[in-house]
Amino acid sequence: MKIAIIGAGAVGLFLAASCQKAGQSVTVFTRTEASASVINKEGITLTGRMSNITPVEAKHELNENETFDLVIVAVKSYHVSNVLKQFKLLWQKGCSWLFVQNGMDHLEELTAIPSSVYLGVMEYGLYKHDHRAVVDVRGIGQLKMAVYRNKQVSSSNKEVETLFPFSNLNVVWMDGYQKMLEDKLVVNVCINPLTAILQVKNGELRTNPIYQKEMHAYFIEVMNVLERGDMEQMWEYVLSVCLKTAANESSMLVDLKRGRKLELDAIVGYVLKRGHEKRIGTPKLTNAYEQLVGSSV
Ligand SMILES: NC(=O)C1=CN([C@@H]2O[C@H](COP(=O)(O)OP(=O)(O)OC[C@H]3O[C@@H](n4cnc5c(N)ncnc54)[C@H](OP(=O)(O)O)[C@@H]3O)[C@@H](O)[C@H]2O)C=CC1
Ligand SMILES: CC(C)(CO)C(=O)C(=O)O
Repeated sequence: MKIAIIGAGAVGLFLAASCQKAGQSVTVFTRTEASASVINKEGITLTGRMSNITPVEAKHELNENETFDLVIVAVKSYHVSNVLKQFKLLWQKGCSWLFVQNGMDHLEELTAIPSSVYLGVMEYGLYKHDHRAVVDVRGIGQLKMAVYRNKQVSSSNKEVETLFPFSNLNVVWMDGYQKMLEDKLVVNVCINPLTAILQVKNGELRTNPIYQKEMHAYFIEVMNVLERGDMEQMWEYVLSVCLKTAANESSMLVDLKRGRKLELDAIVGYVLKRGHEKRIGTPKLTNAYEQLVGSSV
């Protein structure tokens, strides 16, 4: 199976190494020539909870005649729109697409793709070292997957599963994408902005009672806006992700430290917008948004 992975960040490199190790033919598309050359020279190194070096092909540009069975888009949500334009050549070639972004903002962009589209949520804690193709696997959770739109003859999950070479990851197929993404949104609203504001690892939100109380206040607001009743179950879920990714710095904290744009609109901004439409107050999240928006480039 030929797989294109767009984005050589923490998630893209991790998935590229995992697919290549599972015996697939992987090409990683990078934003710069320099990143492609590092991967071609050094391969992808996983450290921490997984440890291996995998040779993977990387390119900076798509060749007109190339085609793939599966295209995995592993860029930040605010880059999805650009990537879709840049890789439009692949739209009509019948490739299946998998998007693994946090947040809910990118969904509208996906309606234009004429072939099958799948969504994934990563509950792994992954940290990419700057300027190197090295990813520290700091937390192992699940990779949840769901069908967004299926153009295959059958949409049975069993058949769809065979499309994805992730036998070495903990993949769980979900019945619907909406709840899957919303559940992850709750997790990211609780973990990402607070770890960025406090500059702490995910695990500290669980072990420090003062931080946990603050996180619970964020949790109540997002659950109210999403009109979710499964409070106990979801709070357990949030705490379980804090535990599984305890040693990780959230992607928002990493971006903040590196002076990169934060995925603030896709995560907190989305909840503020829904809250505003429904006239449901979100004072804590509004305050978090305002604190962080100033630090976002
Ligand atoms: N890291 C984690 O632990 C987790 C992350 N996620 C989510 O996964 C998604 C990806 O996150 P993550 O891997 O951490 O992000 P990173 O910022 O580490 O990686 C994104 C990569 O995409 C590249 N990119 C941007 N635009 C293009 C383009 N047009 N063509 C090719 N490459 C491009 C960037 O290049 P450049 O660096 O050159 O700008 C960067 O290397 C996010 O939505 C995140 O929220 C979900 C769960 C866990
Ligand atoms: C799962 C978690 C919270 C891991 O840090 C994440 O999604 C992120 O950092 O964006």
